Amino acid sequence: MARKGPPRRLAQAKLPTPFAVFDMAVYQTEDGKEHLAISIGDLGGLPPLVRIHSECLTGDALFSLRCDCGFQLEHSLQRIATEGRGLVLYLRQEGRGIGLANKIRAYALQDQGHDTVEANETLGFPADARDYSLALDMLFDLDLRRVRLMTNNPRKVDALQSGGVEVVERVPIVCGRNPHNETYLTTKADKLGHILNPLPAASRANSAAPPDSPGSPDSPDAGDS
Ligand SMILES: Nc1nc2c(ncn2[C@@H]2O[C@H](COP(=O)(O)OP(=O)(O)OP(=O)(O)O)[C@@H](O)[C@H]2O)c(=O)[nH]1
Ligand SMILES: [Zn+2]
Repeated sequence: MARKGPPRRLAQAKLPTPFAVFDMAVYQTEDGKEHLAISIGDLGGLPPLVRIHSECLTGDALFSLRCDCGFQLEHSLQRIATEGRGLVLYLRQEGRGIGLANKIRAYALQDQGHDTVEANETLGFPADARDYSLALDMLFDLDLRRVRLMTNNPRKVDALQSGGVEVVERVPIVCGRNPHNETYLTTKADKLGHILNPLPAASRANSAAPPDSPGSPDSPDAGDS
């Protein structure tokens, strides 16, 4: 992705939601894209809950059941509201970084039988074209160096840890499974390494995480569904 320089914080205001009143701040990158930091409470002190959410117009705004994005976004805001403290970074990396039109092209290929990874590759893209350096820049801007990351994706954990933000806990966010996204979720687990079936804490120590995942920051509590 062509992104130079750190993002600039442009504007901030309150964001009232059904769950709580959040603070939102807009960051702009040099490519002109606008990203959001949505937070509540004082983020200093103990590591807060953080969700790094990649834009999914169809799931986040249009109730699509093809994926789990909208459910995860709602769950994150709800859980952060319940804790009274935390942050959602809403990154404009639509379609795992390939953009909306290409994601819809990938959906069309999936309707013909390709899985989500094959569809990206058939279009000439990597399976996942996202770049988390932007998330790191935003976390640094917010003075956050230690977080409890809400994700099922070990690559996100790796990206933060190798960029200098410690993930003290990976909090599973397993929700929204339905007949329309069953195959998609299975592919994410099989080919992209997502951890979608948290085991009971006692038996999880050496299992669910794929070989390249850090494993240790897993949350002791299982994800909900
Ligand atoms: N290219 C492509 N992008 C997709 C597809 N389905 C969802 N997305 C995008 O995938 C991104 C979300 O990524 P996911 O793999 O669902 O989840 P994640 O962010 O890696 O991991 P979690 O933190 O566990 O949610 C969003 O940008 C969606 O627009 C698809 O079939 N093809
Ligand atoms: Zn989605």
